[in-house]
Amino acid sequence: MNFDELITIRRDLHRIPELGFQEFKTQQYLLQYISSLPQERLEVKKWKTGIFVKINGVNPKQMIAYRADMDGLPIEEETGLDFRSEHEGNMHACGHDFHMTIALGVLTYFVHNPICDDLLFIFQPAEEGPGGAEPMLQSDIMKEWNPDFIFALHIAPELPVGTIATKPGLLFANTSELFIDLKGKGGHAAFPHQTNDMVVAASMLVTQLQSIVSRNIDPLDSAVVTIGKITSGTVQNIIAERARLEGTIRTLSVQSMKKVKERIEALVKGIEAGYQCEAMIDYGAMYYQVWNEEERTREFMSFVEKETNIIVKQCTEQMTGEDFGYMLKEIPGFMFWLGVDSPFGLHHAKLNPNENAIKVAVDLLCQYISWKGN
Ligand SMILES: CC(=O)N[C@@H](CCC[C@H](N)C(=O)O)C(=O)O
Repeated sequence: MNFDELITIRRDLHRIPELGFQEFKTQQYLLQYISSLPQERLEVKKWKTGIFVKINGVNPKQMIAYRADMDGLPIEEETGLDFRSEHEGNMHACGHDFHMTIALGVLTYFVHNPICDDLLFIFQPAEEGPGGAEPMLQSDIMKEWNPDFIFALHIAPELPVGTIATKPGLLFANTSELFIDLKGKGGHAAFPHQTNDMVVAASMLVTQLQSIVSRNIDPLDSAVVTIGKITSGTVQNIIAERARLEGTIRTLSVQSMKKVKERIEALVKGIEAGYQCEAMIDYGAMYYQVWNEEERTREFMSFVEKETNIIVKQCTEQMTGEDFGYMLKEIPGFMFWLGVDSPFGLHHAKLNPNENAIKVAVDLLCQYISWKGN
């Protein structure tokens, strides 16, 4: 497979971003490509909108798994690229088009150059939510194939092409989504005393939530409470009966997640009492931290340093979340950042990763897997 073909694939995938568990076109596209490869060593199984692809090794002693996530985000793309999203309101703004393309490039290489060990490629839906890794891990297919070792990458816009970064131990935070619905009493804007205004209650709650990290969490144990979306009201002269806050919680430790949630619940109770309203909290999808197994991570970092021209950096942990953490909880392995050099970061409408990073990643992974699996 040549690099131009991979670029075409990446652009095709970039045009059709789909949200979690709706990756129908994406799945179809991947299946079509995989069916064009020589089939002798391949076993392909669909799982919801995801796919498992096994390449049978020549003399297997273990199974090495590689995971790529598939879903896009509900963001209106603003890159102005020729191959920008054709799905209005959705965009591959977290690099999953890169992740899938790289997986296809590596898969293609090993179909033509089989190694001793079995390889398992996992195309996983719904990483951005509600989370595909945990149910995929519990699937009969995963239980049957039961890989011995697993790894994955994530694009890093802030790193130059030709650079990767990772670390042994904690890499990504524990996360929980957060949805809070408030219900008060609406009415005419001119008669506020006859209402319980949920715009005011929601605004107060957003402000109070900011005190959790600054006042309830040990400063040496980081946490984040972000409200990314507020919806409320209908027109400018009606007092809103309802408001909805949508956000996310991130913590480095499992204990702090519990603490943050206790504080949110206490503050929400206070808002209910103070603004005479009803509140409902829903924590949505929760992701377990990404914990890189120490030995394999160090071995990988030293392999990259000694055997390739790629610069490998030891990074610090980040407050990003990844449901790949569930896979790493059960199967030893690691995740690393791949430099893609974009001035706009992850989840930005102008994210435009440098496509040269695809070749860097495919070459690296082919080299590393050949070394591990022979
Ligand atoms: C790498 C990355 O950006 N991952 C997402 C995962 C989102 C998890 C969930 N939907 C949440 O918002 O908590 C991230 O936002 O870190």
